[in-house]
Amino acid sequence: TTAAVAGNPFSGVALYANPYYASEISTSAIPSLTGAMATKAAAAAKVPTFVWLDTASKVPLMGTFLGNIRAANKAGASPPVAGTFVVYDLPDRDCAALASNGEYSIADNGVANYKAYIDSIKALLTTYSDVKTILVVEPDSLANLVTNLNVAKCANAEAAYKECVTYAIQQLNLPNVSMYLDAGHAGWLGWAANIQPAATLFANLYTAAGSPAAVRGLATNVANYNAWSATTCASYTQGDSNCDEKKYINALAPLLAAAGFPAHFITDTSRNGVQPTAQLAWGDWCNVMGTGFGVRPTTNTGDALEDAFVWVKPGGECDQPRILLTSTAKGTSDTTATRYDAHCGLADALKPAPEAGTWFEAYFEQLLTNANPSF
Ligand SMILES: O=[N+]([O-])c1ccc(O[C@@H]2O[C@H](CO)[C@@H](O[C@@H]3O[C@H](CO)[C@@H](O[C@@H]4O[C@H](CO)[C@@H](O)[C@H](O)[C@H]4O)[C@H](O)[C@H]3O)[C@H](O)[C@H]2O)cc1
Ligand SMILES: [Mg+2]
Repeated sequence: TTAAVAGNPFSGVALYANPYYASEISTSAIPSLTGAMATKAAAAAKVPTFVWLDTASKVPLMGTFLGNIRAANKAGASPPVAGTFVVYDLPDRDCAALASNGEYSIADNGVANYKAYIDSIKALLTTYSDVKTILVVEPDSLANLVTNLNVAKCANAEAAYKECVTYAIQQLNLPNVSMYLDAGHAGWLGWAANIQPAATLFANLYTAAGSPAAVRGLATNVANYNAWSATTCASYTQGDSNCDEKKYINALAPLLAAAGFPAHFITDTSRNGVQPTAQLAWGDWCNVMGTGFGVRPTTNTGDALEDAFVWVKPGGECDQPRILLTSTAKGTSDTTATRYDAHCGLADALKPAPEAGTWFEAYFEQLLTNANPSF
């Protein structure tokens, strides 16, 4: 075990293994696997992954899990167990993607609905004030405000995103909570043209919100595939000296500090086990072929800025939020689907991909087969 590092919320805790993800594996994967693959799948089910609160209807599940964690800790779990969740329900969510993916829309009372969603999360975190909880806040949201204000949906969502994220970090600023704002990844905000605007956006939002003590820093590479530390920069990173997540956070941290945001970081390693990836372009983000599970969650990062490597994206879930939609949404590779996202039909995307909200078994098996370290 590593010595407790002051302020690192991952020090001295064990992370909760998400039963929702484990049940997906036991019901959707293991029955179709035998021998070594079945054994590997069972092992993957035990790896702690973040629980995505991608609809308000998932919030009660957070209560169940916080109750489980309290019980484990009262039964003497040592080190004590901490919960890990993703806050992910902005109105007009994922604004640069080709299909709207959230349940809330700005035009339809979305900001008020979002605030009620945050209030319901706050109520649980207050009830379970004895349970340490780590939150990733709104994947893709602020990153889209850095690079995609040219997309009408993002421009129209800018004020709402800032209001909602500010509300979230102020309301969830609780003594048992640590928050990491999503900061895209090296291939998104690491570019010379993007990194200072990104630092300015994050720092301004953080300080304007009153520099909430519970905001520990930023989360990177969520639902993406980048190396933490590449031996050589992959060809597809050409032009971006920050070609991996270690370079990205070490370039970003001083810019944030200079603007009043002393940030630490976590990085999603759930799907970065194979380097370089088979991406044909660095911007290809949907169900990329050839990827594998990466380094298991740990605080042994070798970098004082990096609190932990974590599995935020539960590998095997198709690349779009898990919400019930009347029509198929991005993630499906069915070009006839009413809301098909071209990124999921690219040559480097595994096809046929299922529709929104379903388990992608072939993808899970790909990750399992290519896992590095192997199961
Ligand atoms: O050399 N140059 O001169 C030069 C000039 C300009 C350049 O432009 C940069 O090019 C980058 C691509 O290389 C772009 O990065 C991509 O941006 C997309 C959103 O627009 C992201 O997509 C999201 O991905 C999420 C998961 O990560 C999904 O959950 C989410 O649904 C999905 O929407 C991609 O990851 C991310 O890789 C930058 O914006 C862009 O500024 C680059 C070089
Ligand atoms: Mg996404």
